[in-house]
Amino acid sequence: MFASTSLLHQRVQLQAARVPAASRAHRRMAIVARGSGRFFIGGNWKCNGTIDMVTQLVKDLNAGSVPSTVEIVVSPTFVHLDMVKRTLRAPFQVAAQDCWVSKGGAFTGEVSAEMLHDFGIPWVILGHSERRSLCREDDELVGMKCEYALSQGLKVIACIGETLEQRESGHMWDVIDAQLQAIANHTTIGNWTNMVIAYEPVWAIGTGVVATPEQAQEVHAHVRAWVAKNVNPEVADTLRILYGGSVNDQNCETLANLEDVDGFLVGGASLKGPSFIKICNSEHKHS
Ligand SMILES: O=C[C@H](O)COP(=O)(O)O
Repeated sequence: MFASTSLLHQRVQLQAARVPAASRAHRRMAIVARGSGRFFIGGNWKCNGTIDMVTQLVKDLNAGSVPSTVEIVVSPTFVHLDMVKRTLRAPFQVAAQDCWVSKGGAFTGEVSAEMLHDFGIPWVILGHSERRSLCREDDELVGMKCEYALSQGLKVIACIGETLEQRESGHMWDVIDAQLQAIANHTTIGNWTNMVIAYEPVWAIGTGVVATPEQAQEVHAHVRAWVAKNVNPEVADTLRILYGGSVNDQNCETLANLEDVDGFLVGGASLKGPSFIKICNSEHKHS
């Protein structure tokens, strides 16, 4: 089900109007020209999985048919990461769900970016709202993590998003802008091609309440306009902005068709092979 429609935020419209946006088709051609998939699907398995369950999930994914134009990255727990990397076929890639903020050393329980790189793990999710809220990761720490992971050759899925309280109290844009600013402060212009931004409204994560197409498009357009204004217009044109929050095989096609939605970060539905494969095919139907 979709959440109730909100009014479009005037500031977003004004900002978006000021920045000449490339059309979706043009943007996607530019993304493909630089060698990336034009649409991006992430599967965040969170703290789930037994050996048997992960083995079956990998089997289901390997049996699925996915378009070559879509970049697909699944993110198992650290203990399952190497097993999944070794058994999952191309084009599926893998991501870690987090990493340490600097070079490894005396940091009990942590896994460093250089270790992930050494294991051939190409991607890492950083700043997920569960880490922000449960592990008290603030904007600055997330920015620093992005900087270090990128410096070690990892590609980053950087997560942003507001809570329901922040949205309803009118602080949503300040929250999102601060999250983006912290990431931008720690990222060189050249490194933005190694990063995707995942917009995940906290109130939509794991709740079954997905953002309406209007809500998702509104924030995605805002993020692109913010990056165009505060980072670089070319970076904004080819930045892949993912939506996350209760995406499933029923609502994915509507969301995939939105102008500024360049993919998804999927939680619960990524644990079901056939559903996830359907989501991987959601954009293809519109091309
Ligand atoms: O990283 C994924 C998001 O937290 C979304 O999770 P969900 O699809 O279970 O709502």
